[in-house]
Amino acid sequence: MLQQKIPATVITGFLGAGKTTIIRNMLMNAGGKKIALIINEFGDLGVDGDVLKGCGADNCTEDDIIELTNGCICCTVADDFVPTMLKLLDRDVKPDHIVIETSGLALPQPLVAAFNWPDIRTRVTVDGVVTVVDSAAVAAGRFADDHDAVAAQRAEDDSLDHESPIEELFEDQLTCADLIVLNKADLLDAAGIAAVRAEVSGRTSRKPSMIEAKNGEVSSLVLLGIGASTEDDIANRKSHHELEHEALHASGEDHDHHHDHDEFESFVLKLGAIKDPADFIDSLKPVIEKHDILRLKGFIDVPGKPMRLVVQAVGTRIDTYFDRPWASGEKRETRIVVIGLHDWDFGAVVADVQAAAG
Ligand SMILES: Nc1nc2c(ncn2[C@@H]2O[C@H](COP(=O)(O)OP(=O)(O)OP(=O)(O)O)[C@@H](O)[C@H]2O)c(=O)[nH]1
Repeated sequence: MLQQKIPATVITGFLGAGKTTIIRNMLMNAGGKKIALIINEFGDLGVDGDVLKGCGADNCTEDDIIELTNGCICCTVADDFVPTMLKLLDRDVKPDHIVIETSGLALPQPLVAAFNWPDIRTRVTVDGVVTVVDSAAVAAGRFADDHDAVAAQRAEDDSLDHESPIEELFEDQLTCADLIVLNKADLLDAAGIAAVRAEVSGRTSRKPSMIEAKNGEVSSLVLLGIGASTEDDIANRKSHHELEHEALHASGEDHDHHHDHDEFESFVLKLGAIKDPADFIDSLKPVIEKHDILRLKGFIDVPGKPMRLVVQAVGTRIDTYFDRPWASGEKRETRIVVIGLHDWDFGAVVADVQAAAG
């Protein structure tokens, strides 16, 4: 009898778009489906996995959450993703559905292409690629604000055929989508959302369905069960890098530009206890602005509080909430991961974040 393929949903989208939030909501409303999660993060702090383990869904236990932290999943497909997937498929109790959260800097294309590997193709299919968009960031020009600077750079240097790395990645993630979720709709009015919808449509030649969401609330009926078999269509969803590679190949030119994440950098900072988190957050905002920090997240040790405080910054929008008590035997410490563009002044960023912590 032919084995039924297990559906896998790929959740992608730029840093801080709301991927983990959508998955957390989905786990609470998955209608009894047993879900296995593969989580990939840029920056080796494992915040997303920890947040999802903390949500305690019966249909997705700690055992069902697998973290891939050896860099972006698109670059470690052969070494990391494929073996992990095969191990998951060999388990005695198979999941009903697999959900993969890519890092915010990952290209989904190489990941989807891996579903055509012989050992995987016969056992799993990509149910759909869901690209989550931070609508407020789009409205604020986050993915277009380098236009003038890049045009000026290009005018000076003919060899520059790249858009800004953020813009290029944003478009690559949209190009791969079966469903685009315009998340954080709560932060915009109707006209703002309409403008975001138009901008996002204009950035992909494909026309996937697009829905709006607030606080990552998307019905699991919509999220799981798209039935796209995306791996069969991956040749029509090429990234900028793949298209460039093909163009250079066709013109007979050498091609030594590898896809990598050299444009982005992250570091983990361990800080002491923070007595006044509100003051820390206030002091952090100008630091984020000054250094154009793209994402900052982690856990804060607040003296006298039995719970740990989660901090989540996407640009200068910063959320904090207590998620769970510090476990007995767990070392109480403040640990945060900071992600930015590689040309930042690393020493100054570290010093300024430390100074904000007091
Ligand atoms: N206002 C608002 N905030 C949201 C929404 N969805 C997510 N957030 C917040 O945005 C921040 C980032 O959300 P995450 O779900 O961690 O984003 P992510 O895409 O998983 O982030 P990375 O994995 O770091 O790329 C958190 O502080 C969330 O609470 C939304 O719809 N509205």
